[in-house]
Amino acid sequence: MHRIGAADGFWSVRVNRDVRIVLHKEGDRVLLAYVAHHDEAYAWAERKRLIPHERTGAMQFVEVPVVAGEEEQAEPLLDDARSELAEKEAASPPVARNYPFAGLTDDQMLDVGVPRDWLQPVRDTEEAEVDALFDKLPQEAAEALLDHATGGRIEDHVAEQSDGDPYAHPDAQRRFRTVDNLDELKAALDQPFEKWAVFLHPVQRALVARDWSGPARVSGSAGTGKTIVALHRAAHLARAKTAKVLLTTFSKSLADALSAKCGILTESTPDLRDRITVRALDQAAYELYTQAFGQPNLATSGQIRTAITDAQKAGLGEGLTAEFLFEEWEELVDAWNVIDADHYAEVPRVGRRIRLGSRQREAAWSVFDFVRQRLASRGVVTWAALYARLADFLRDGGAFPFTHVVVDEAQDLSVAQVKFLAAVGAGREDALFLAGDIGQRIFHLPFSWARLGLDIRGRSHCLRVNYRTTHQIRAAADRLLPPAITDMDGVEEGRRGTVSVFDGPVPILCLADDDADERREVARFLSARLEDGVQPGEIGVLVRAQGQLARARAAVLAAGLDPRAEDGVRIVTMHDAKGLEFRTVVVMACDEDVLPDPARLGAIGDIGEMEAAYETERHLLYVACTRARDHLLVSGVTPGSEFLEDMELA
Ligand SMILES: Nc1ncnc2c1ncn2[C@@H]1O[C@H](COP(=O)(O)OP(=O)(O)OP(=O)(O)O)[C@@H](O)[C@H]1O
Repeated sequence: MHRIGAADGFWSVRVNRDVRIVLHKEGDRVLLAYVAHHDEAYAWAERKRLIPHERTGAMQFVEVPVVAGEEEQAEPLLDDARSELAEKEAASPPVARNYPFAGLTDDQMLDVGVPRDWLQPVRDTEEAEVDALFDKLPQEAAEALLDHATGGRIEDHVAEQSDGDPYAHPDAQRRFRTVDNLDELKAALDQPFEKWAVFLHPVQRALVARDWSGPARVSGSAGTGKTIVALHRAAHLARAKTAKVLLTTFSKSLADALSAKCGILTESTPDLRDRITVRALDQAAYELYTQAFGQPNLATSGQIRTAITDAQKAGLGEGLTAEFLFEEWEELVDAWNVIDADHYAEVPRVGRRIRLGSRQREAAWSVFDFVRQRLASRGVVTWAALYARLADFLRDGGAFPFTHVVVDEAQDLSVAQVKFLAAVGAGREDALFLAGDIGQRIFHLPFSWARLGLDIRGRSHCLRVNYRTTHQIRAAADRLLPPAITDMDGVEEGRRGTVSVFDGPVPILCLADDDADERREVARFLSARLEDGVQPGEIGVLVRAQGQLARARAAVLAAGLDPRAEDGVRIVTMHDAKGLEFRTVVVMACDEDVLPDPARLGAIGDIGEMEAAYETERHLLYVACTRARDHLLVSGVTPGSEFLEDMELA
């Protein structure tokens, strides 16, 4: 161990010829502060101090700012050169400079954790230098300043002030973990890297640990850590010995991914893991139904379509298309469990703005009645009917095997699922916690949760720090959506003010002359990323639908990779990309006649519904682009999807 020159309290520990660990020692407290190659480790420590912030009380590494003139001393300019430069500067026309923080007071900055030494350097920072500034400041201060610079309110970021243990402050907990004894240290070192990789943001931590007075929802745009919060929430709830937590989401593949992450999070606490059940919601409901009523015989959509055509053949539903009737059944009649003609006349037609006249309604209802009778005579139930029966069962006091339910990707829950969850949460304050982003709703038309009895109003919180995606990719993807989206219950999810924690290259748009040209361009892009050191398994190529998968495979092949390799490039549809993340993403085949999907829009005869479908297609592109961490290429054949223009890509 060597004391590091002028740096107060820092020591260097030699690992091998090249690598050094930087420790900070103070009394009997030892802090493992940094690991790097020799010179970099020394340079890091020489400019750092470890001190609690004077106002917030959070322990911080504070970089010593470069004082004016210091840089010049390092590379002194000759007097002649200096005066020449001064002359040139005087001759050139003045450039309007923008100092985004010039108007901030000391108090405003101290409140959000800006170290005192940095108050003036922050004010003196020009807009173009802002990114470099953030690398030097503690994260809480950088986030607050960035929000201010992009139109947000710095007051929204005022940090907790505490004079207790500076390492216990929520902002300090983003970067430090206190270990009290050797056993704990050993246990921590045995943890996989992924577990170390997540230190919760204070806002995330507060959401995880809070006692709620009813169903609660955490929202936030893609990559803001909603899944992480859901996972930690499940683990937090499972600490109680009597808890039985259902951690769930809408699809089997997402549930499998959650299960793997939950395994990592609870690896050292197997008793917590035992108290958490991870299941797709359909599967959990199926099991519950089987227990309560015996195994259900589920109707397929083929059976429904056949019943509709048979009804039409029997002369019912005059003037209405089979496609309209099927969608009406799926989105409305079955979803809302409409059982008679009166109920049908009253049910809210959100997203389906075709106003049916009374004769048309009667004609439609005769078909649905036919379908219902057919299903009943065959002893089959639809998913919606299964959920509805379970909801009634719970409302009537039926036993539910879980004390808490945590739902991820809640924006894609169906009407029937929400109704069921409302019954789960009814009368039990802390039973339901949901995570989701309505900007990523891709499977259903919007509807009101409150109307179904699931009321999260006043208990909805939005995360605003993006950990997945670079500023550049996030900003481009955000342009696809409005700055705020309000759900059907009037709860607004603001997307403005979200900040990314790192930078990267601007995303690229490639509009090719034809398929072959696109393939070549995508292959070239992929080859360049591979040369940069990106592994094939870190790349995702995403397309709108099954029909474009072949184009994606061909491009991957052209880049010299095996499109079918198990641990190779993932080639999936945008729908299947939900919940995934990759270092490099290519969103391919964004052609004019692919996105929005003309087959989907063609089946719609009504303006209102068309708008909702357009919105969903937009969401798909947003979901696809926000799977990228570092690099994004969006490609298609010219003129390209109409949505691409909104992204304003180069
Ligand atoms: N506090 C944090 N510190 C560091 N990394 C974090 C933190 N919270 C989340 N992450 C990381 O950010 C990435 C995105 O997190 P997560 O998948 O939970 O976001 P999400 O909001 O659910 O995204 P999406 O809406 O796209 O599904 C993950 O790699 C996760 O590990």
